[in-house]
Amino acid sequence: MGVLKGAVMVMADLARALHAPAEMDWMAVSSYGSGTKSSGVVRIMKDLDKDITGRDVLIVEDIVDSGLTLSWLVANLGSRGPASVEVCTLLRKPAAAKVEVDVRYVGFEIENEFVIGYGLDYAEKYRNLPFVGTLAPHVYS
Ligand SMILES: O=P(O)(O)OC[C@H]1O[C@H](OP(=O)(O)OP(=O)(O)O)[C@H](O)[C@@H]1O
Ligand code: HPA
Repeated sequence: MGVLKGAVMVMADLARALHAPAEMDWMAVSSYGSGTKSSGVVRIMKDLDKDITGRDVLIVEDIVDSGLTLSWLVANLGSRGPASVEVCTLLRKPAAAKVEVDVRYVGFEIENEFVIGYGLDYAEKYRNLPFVGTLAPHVYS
């Protein structure tokens, strides 16, 4: 299951490398709006189309930052009666964690900086960059 929009690239890469039988579904949740800090309030913009009762669910995320989105999501999906819920993420910021969440598969652990590109946005910009980078600070002199 992918969490739009940031996870689109990760999901596409994963799908190409995955040879076990799997079904994919998409859920869009948002807690960042146009800023660089989680509001802490997670909104479902699009729910799953499929019933996950009795299914083994793998949540595919682009980034785990404060962990607030994921901890909410794991609880939300867990309440729907799946056989299991595991998480995989391309990026994780251990120093930014506000809540601890079990993440089974982590691509890269990164510094506590706001990153963009490869599906990740700042105010909906930069998702199309073919790499992950940091926002350059403005320098006033
Ligand atoms: O660990 P957290 O601090 O909760 O942050 C992680 C979440 O933030 C991003 O989503 P965002 O709300 O920016 O929505 P987006 O996918 O539309 O970019 C990202 O895709 C994760 O779902
Ligand atoms: O560092 C980040 N970049 C983009 N989106 C995000 N959502 C949580 N953390 C980030």
